[in-house]
Amino acid sequence: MPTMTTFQFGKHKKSTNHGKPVKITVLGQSAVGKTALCVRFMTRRFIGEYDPTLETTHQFRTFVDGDPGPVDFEILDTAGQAENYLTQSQIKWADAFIIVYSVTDRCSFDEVMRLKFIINKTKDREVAVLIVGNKIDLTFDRMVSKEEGEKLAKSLNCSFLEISVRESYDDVKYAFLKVYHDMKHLTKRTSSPKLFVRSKSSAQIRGLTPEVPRPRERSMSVVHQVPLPQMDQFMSSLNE
Ligand SMILES: Nc1nc2c(ncn2[C@@H]2O[C@H](COP(=O)(O)OP(=O)(O)OP(=O)(O)O)[C@@H](O)[C@H]2O)c(=O)[nH]1
Repeated sequence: MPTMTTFQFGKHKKSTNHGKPVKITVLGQSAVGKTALCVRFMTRRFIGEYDPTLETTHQFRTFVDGDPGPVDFEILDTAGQAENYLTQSQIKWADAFIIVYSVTDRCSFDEVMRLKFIINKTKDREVAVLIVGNKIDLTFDRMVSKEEGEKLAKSLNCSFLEISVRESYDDVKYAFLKVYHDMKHLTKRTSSPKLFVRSKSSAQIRGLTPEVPRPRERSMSVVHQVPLPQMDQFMSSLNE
């Protein structure tokens, strides 16, 4: 049974997005930390154990530096278990996506590519997708390197971060703000043909959004504007 939670802080009655919340679907295999990520963003707390999620929508209002008022988010925490798996409506619903894998679980990393292809097939326009490699605090259990994560994200035309939901609230907040800014940037770009003329460097894009605090020791790539490779081309490039 889908559930809904609401966290609204502050005395501001109106949000910057005028009652049209930013809808983010969080995807990824079971136990990669999707619920931990959502709960950490909304409550700042890391809570160790959760029941496996069926599907939960969180409504959350927070301030984003640079925006005049608070921003309303709606975050869909999806079920990672195969039997409850992804429906097209969960993808159609969203404005932007976070795909989570665990750096300690190669299967969850392999799943990222499949999820991105489902997003591409379902959405009829380019959308902001952030790939998050979680659990970097588990240094000795790491199975997926940062370079592999970066390479995959670049090939799939996505932004990328490695984080530890357990260790850092700042990283978690940054992830949500990053996907929010990517989404705003894409919307601006698609409604302003001039911006297609030259793609911007990551430094320039960061310059456009200097408000997002950028914790140290983090890798990030911006949304790339190259066409998405076909699956077979992509697979062979990974083996190079
Ligand atoms: N060490 C470590 N453990 C984490 C981290 N993030 C989440 N976990 C743990 O990973 C386990 C799974 O976290 P969940 O948030 O329930 O994972 P999920 O992806 O929502 O799982 P489903 O609901 O089954 O789809 C829990 O035991 C968390 O405490 C992290 O950054 N570091």
